[in-house]
Amino acid sequence: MNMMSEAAVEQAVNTKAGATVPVKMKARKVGVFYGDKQALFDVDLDVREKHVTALIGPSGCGKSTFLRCLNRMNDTIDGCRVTGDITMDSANIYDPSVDVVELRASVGMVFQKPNPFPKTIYENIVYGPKIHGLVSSKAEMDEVVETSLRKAGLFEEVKDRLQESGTGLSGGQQQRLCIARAIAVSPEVILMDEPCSALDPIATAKVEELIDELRENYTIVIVTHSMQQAARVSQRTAMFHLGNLVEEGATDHMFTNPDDQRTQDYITGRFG
Ligand SMILES: Nc1ncnc2c1ncn2[C@@H]1O[C@H](COP(=O)(O)OP(=O)(O)OP(=O)(O)O)[C@@H](O)[C@H]1O
Repeated sequence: MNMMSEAAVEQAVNTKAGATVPVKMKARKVGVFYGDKQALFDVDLDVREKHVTALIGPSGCGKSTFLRCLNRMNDTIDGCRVTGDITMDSANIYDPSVDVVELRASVGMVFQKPNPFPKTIYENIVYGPKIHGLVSSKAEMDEVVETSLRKAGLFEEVKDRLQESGTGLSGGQQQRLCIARAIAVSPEVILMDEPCSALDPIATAKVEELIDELRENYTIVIVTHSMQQAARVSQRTAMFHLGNLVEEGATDHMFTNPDDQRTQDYITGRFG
C-alpha cells in the first residue's frame, strides 16, 4: 500500500477514478504585483506530487511569474509583491521563519539558458551540497557528483573530464549539468522555465526523456511554449491567460477536449 504522511493526506486530491493523489504544493488566491501593475490574479493550483505539471499560455500571461512564486524567486525582484498562500506539504513557504536558501534547495530551478558556473563540472555539482553542509569528505563529494550526474543522464558522457570547465560542454550537456546541480542538493520539487528553448531537437529529446525519468522521484513544474513538449512530458497542464489561471487538468484532456474556449484557441494556434 502507498503510505502517505498526514500532511500529504490532508493535501491529497481525489481523482475521478477514485484514486488519491498527494498534492505537493498548493497555491491559493495567489496574486503578484510588479510595482502597481498586477501580473497574476487569484491563482488556485494544486501541484501533484511526482507528476509533471506544464504551465502553458501566450507570452506575458504570467507563467514564469507563477513559477517563481513556488520557490520565492520573486523575492529577488525589486518592487515585486506576492499575495495569497502557497504551501508545500501543508507548510506556508512564505512564513517569515522559512529559510529561503533552504527552500530553494528543496524547490530547485532550471532556467531557459543553461547557466553552469564558470568552474569545473565537479565543482558545479559539489558547490550546493558544500554550502548546505550535505558533504564533508572527498568520498562524499565524489559520491554526490557521480549520483547527481547519473540521475541527470550525463555521467557516462563526462566521467573522464570532471575537472574540465562546465561551460565547455554542449548546450544540451550544460542544461543536464544544471539539472544535476539542482538534484545534488536533494530537492523535492524541480521548477523548469523553458528548459529546452536554447537546445537543438536532439538535446531537447534527451532533456525530455530525462524529465520523464525524474518524475519517479521528483515533482516537476515546467513552463513551455511548445504544445508538443507539454503533451509529451506532462501529466497535468495548467493554462494561463492575461494573469489568470484559465483551467488545469489532465494533459490528455486539456489537449483533446479542454473545457475553456481560450485553451482551445491557444492549443490550436489561434492566438499566442
Ligand atoms: N521583473 C519584472 N518587472 C516588471 N514586470 C514584469 C517583470 N517580469 C514580468 N513582468 C510582467 O508580468 C507579466 C507576466 O510576465 P511573465 O514573464 O510571467 O509571463 P510569461 O507567461 O512567462 O511570458 P513568456 O512566455 O513571454 O516568458 C508581463 O506583463 C510582464 O511584462
